Amino acid sequence: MLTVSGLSFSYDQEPVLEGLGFEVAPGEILAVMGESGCGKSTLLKLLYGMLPFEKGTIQWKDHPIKGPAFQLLPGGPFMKYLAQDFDLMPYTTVAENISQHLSPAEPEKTEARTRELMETMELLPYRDKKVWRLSGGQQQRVALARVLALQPELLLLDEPFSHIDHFLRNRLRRNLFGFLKKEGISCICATHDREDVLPFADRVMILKDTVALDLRPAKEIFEKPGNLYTAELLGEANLIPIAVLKAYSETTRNIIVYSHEFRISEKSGMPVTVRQSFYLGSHYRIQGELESGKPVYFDAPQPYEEGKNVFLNVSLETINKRMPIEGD
Ligand SMILES: Nc1ncnc2c1ncn2[C@@H]1O[C@H](COP(=O)(O)OP(=O)(O)OP(=O)(O)O)[C@@H](O)[C@H]1O
Repeated sequence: MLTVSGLSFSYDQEPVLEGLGFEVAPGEILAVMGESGCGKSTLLKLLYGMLPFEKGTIQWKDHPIKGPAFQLLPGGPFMKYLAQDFDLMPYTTVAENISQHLSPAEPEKTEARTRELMETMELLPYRDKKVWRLSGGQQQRVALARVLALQPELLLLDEPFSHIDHFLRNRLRRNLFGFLKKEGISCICATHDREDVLPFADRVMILKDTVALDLRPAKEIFEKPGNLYTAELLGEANLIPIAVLKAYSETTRNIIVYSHEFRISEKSGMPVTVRQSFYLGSHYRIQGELESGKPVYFDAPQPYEEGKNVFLNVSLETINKRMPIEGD
C-alpha cells in the first residue's frame, strides 16, 4: 500500500501541490488527470523521491520516501518511474536494453521474460535493432518493456503513450494494463487521455489549482462528475441549467450533460440553433447555440445546416443521476 498524507510542494515559493492525501492499494491502477501544468509530473517525481517536499509523508509499505537529501538514488527496488524522457542505452539492441536488469545466472528464464515483455510491447520485429535507430514511439515501447523487466511493485508512468501513434496505442494500452493486472503491479499513471483512464484505471485523481478535486472510481467520476473541469477531462461536456431541461423546476442549479446524452427533436425541448457540424467518423459533433447565446455540443447521426433550429432533450434518468452544480 502506498500512503501519501498532507503532501505539499512549491517551486520557488510557487505552490504546486498542497495537502495532498491518498492511498494506492497493491495491484491498483490510479490515473492522475488534470490540465497541463497542474502538477502531475511533479507528483510522480515527489513519489519517486526526486524532489524535496516541505510537508507531508510518503510511505510504500514500511519504506518512507524522503526526498533527495535523504536517499542516494531515487526510488528503490520496489518502485520504478518512467519519465517523459526515456533513459535507454542507445548503442545496444532492444533485447539487450530489456534484459539488462534480468538475472544473467538464469539465461533461459531471462530469455523467456525478455520475449514476453517484447511481445507485450509488440517489439519482437525489432529485437536485434540498436535503440538509436528506432523511432520515438518505438523507443517509448522499449522504455516501457525495460521498466517492466525491473519487476517493480509500484510503477509510476508519465504519459506512457505520448509518442505512440493511434494505430498501436489501443493494443498497447490493453497489453500494458493487462500485464500490470496479471502481475499485481500497482501503478500511478499521469495522463491527459481519457482512453488510458476509463477502460483501465481503478480510480482517478483529478488535480487542479494545487489540490485533488476528486478521487473516485473511473466510472463513478464519469457518470457523476462534480464539476465541468472534471467532466471535460473525460468527455465533451456541457453545463446546462436544470430549469431549461425540466419544466416546472425552480432551481437555478445546473447539471453536466455529455454530447452523446442529448436526444434531438424537431418539435419540443431546449431550443438550439446549429452553428457547425464536425464529422467524427461514427457520428457528427454539432456545435449549437442556446437562446442565452451559450454554446452547446451534441452528437447526431447526420450533419445539420448552419442556422437550423432544433430542440434537445435529456432523459429524466440522466438528469436524476447527475449532481446539481452551482454557478454558470
Ligand atoms: N523545475 C521547475 N522549476 C520551476 N517550476 C517548475 C519546474 N517544473 C515544473 N514547474 C512548474 O510546476 C507546475 C507543474 O508542472 P508539472 O510539470 O508537474 O505539470 P504537469 O501537470 O505534469 O504538466 P504537463 O501535463 O504539461 O506535463 C507548472 O506550473 C510548471 O511550470
